[in-house]
Amino acid sequence: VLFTVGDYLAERLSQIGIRHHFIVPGDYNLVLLDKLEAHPALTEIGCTNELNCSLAAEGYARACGVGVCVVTYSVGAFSALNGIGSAYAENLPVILVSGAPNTNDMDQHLLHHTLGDHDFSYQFEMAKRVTCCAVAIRRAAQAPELIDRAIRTALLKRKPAYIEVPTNLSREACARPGPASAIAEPNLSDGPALDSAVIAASEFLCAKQKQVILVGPKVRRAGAQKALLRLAEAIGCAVVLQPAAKGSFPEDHPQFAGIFWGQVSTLAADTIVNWADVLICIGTVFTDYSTVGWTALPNVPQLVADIDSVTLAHPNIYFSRVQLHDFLSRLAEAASWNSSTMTEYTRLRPDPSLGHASRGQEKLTRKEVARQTQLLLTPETTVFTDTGDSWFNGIQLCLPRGAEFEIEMQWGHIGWTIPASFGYALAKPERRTIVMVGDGAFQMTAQEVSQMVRYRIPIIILLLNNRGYTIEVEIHDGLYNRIQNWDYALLVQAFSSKEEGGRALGLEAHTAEEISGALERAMAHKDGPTLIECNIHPDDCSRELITWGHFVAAANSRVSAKD
Ligand SMILES: C/C(NCc1cnc(C)nc1N)=C(/S)[C@H](O)COP(=O)(O)OP(=O)(O)O
Ligand SMILES: [Mg+2]
Repeated sequence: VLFTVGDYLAERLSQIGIRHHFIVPGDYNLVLLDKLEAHPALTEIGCTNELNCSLAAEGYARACGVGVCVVTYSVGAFSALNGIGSAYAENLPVILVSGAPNTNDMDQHLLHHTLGDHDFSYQFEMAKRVTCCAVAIRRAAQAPELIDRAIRTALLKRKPAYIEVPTNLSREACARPGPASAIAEPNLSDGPALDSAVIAASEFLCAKQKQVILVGPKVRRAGAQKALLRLAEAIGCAVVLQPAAKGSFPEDHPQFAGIFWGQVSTLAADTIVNWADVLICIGTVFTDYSTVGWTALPNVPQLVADIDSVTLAHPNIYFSRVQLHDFLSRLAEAASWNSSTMTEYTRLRPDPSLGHASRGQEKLTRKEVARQTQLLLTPETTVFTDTGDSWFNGIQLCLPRGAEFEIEMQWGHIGWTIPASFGYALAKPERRTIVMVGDGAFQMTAQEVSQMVRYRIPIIILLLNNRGYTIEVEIHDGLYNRIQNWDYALLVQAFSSKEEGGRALGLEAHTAEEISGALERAMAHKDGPTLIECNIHPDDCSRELITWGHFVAAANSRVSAKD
């Protein structure tokens, strides 16, 4: 049997651990889809549109390190580029594969699914801008080198890559691939750089009295959670997390000192950060959102350990090609014990208020939803929180050891949780995935609930219906923040069809009693998704959101420097 370009791509994807590929078919990619489907290790997962397809691949990459979405030219790829933007912003290697016109038509004919002229280079140019490597195959013979280059670069940089496959090349003969190590081997630390970074860092820290570790979202991307734990336990200091890093350090650990988010921090994390005389920043990202409109930019000397570099404050030195995992492990051996910030934190740690239960018939509140969600959490739970007040509700949850937490704070595409949790849950079926999403966000990507029905994925969707774009209301209100209200429970039931079987459970909750009953039914519903519409008052939002929204709006409206 002929080994083809499509077979080469299928084999390489399976070699890097892909077991599901997310697709939307189109006449430019059908033969390629045949080749991928023919591979014994790959299962094709159809999506309802290419935005959801790319976001599902992004969620899949959170679960197993890499994801792939396969779409048709232009009409498909343009929507998928939004999910690729998320993968780029969130440091996730997602491979975007797009079918393309027949090479015999290029510069010759006018074709469908193009801009209507003879120039077919625009998509490749666009893809180059939002990936770390973009390749367009024009001859079968060059396919192995181009496919390997795109996949290897994506894995090394933890950024998305683009592979364009003209419709006539998928079936053309191609060499077979060599061993997987050629594209999957991680890059190593430079020996001398690692040694001197560890020596300089431990000397720098020895001169400090009050050390705090601040964990950022890139720790997880670098697979350095275990090394982080070793370093934290070698020093004995307080450990605080940025909001987008929630879940990267166990919250039942005695050294966990809360989520550091300026004045909307949890558990007085900001107090111990303000008390420190050095911040050990590990995989941190400081943006307007994570610094509450720049009001919470730390101003103590920092030791910054990034995915593959270390920067010291005094003396001001930058060490490149030092892998985070290696650096943290080696620093854990060299660092000396200094638990002064933990001693101080124990004095000022607030008692975690479990919050009082509402009485049964009381109107449902955001706090009651959060309180009852907390009761559901187990070591097997993964919580997805969407952009909106759900961020603030999610950040307040106390994660039991083993529970995971996914958030998309850098890209912030509302509705991301629906396709992303679908992709994630396919890769981790043994976990129970719970989504916290707002009504506005849900309206962006609601169709993907039908794929949760189709593939029998028991995701629990807590839809906080506060009648509109409340985050935007708090940042800057106007008529544009109002949306059409849907009958959300009824909508998801429409995704089930009589003949195919499988069904989504759609429930409404207006009181504390109704949501507790709905959650019980949701936990028991195992062969499909459950959506619970939690009706809360339009002004029932967290005080953290109001504070945060106020300062982000102020940052957005700064007059231009030259005025
Ligand atoms: C419209 C927008 N952001 C702008 C925006 C617009 N379009 C996309 C794709 N992503 C975005 N973040 C945001 S945060 C809404 O308040 C979300 O509303 P909802 O899901 O209902 O949540 P809250 O009510 O808790 O805010
Ligand atoms: Mg809302």
